[in-house]
Amino acid sequence: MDQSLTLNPAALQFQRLRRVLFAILAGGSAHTLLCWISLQLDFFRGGSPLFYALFGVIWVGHLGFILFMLLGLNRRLSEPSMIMPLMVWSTTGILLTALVVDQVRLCVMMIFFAIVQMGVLQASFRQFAWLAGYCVFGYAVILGVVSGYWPEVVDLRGEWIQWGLFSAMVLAVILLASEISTIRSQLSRRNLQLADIVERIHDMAVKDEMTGFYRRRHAMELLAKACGQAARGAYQLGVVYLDLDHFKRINDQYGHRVGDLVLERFAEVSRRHLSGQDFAARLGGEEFMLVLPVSDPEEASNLAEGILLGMRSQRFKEAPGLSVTVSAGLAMYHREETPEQVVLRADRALYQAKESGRDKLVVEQGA
Ligand SMILES: Nc1nc2c(ncn2[C@@H]2O[C@H](COP(=O)(O)OP(=O)(O)OP(=O)(O)O)[C@@H](O)[C@H]2O)c(=O)[nH]1
Repeated sequence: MDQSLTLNPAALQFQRLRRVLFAILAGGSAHTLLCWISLQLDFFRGGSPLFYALFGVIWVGHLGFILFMLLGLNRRLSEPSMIMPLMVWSTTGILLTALVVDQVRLCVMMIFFAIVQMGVLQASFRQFAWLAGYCVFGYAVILGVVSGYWPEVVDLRGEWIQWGLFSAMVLAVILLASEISTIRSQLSRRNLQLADIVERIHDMAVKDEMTGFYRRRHAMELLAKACGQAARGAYQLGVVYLDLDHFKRINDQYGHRVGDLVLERFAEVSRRHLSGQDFAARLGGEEFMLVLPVSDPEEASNLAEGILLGMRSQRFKEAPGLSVTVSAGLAMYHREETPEQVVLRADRALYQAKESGRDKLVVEQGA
């Protein structure tokens, strides 16, 4: 799975930094070592002064990339992995040294394949093609410069044959790299689709389709967590049990379709009153539960009253004469009770609301 889909931003940044560090330390060191050996063998035209000046510049550039990432400045870029600038910079580094190591020029240019491998999981075909063109063209320019300024040190025919072979290998490697890159993009797309499907399946498992509220089982799990928080003193917890009044009569009189519309409208009205950590659940046909982390019982009863009031004023164009009321029972969670017990107390309060004429909220007093 494309890890950028699953990692948090800090972990993703750490992973990018690790990749760049590895590429620079491994690739940069191999390049430096190869040229240092050339220097020892007297293959490095310009000798030690040029070697130290050139690698000083190259390593300042490398460390600049690392510092840029350590400071997190790459996050502001459209491509935070900075793979293309890094590959262009590294290619420039080998082109510069290829200018001064006549006997091992091809060896130095071969480092380009390690550079390409660095971007194989990230760069596109267009980027690879651009980089390959830059490298092959740069190599040709170097041969032109060397044969112009130091004709005595080059076997021109041999150098161009090597250049031709190198170019053919670059073409093959670039095609392969872009193929891998295409497969990676397809995998990323599939993973996105898969993540979307998993999310939808999860939603279907825990949420009621009609109202979008949680189903009973998941709601009870969330309630248990909320009770734990309330027991630790994070907040007071109000549990409201609600039931639409005479819902059977609505179905009988206006039909099930209107009954469904009433349920949807109830969800809509409730949602307007819920905020923050509040959540709602559909426990059964026309039975609902609200779980309300609040600072005092009054806040919970005001919220429930608001929903009752909101439902009372609803009108339905599909059933012009219809007026819907809701009964509710509120119980505040006590530290020593279980989630089931507080729900039971809210249910008892609801029963009292029904018994005493409906369309009202009854607040359950005491445990
Ligand atoms: N339209 C519709 N009706 C449903 C749905 N789920 C349950 N019902 C109906 O809801 C009605 C519930 O009726 P009762 O439990 O008798 O309650 P009531 O008529 O609301 O009476 P009180 O609760 O005492 O006010 C039943 O007729 C169920 O068929 C649903 O998803 N859509």
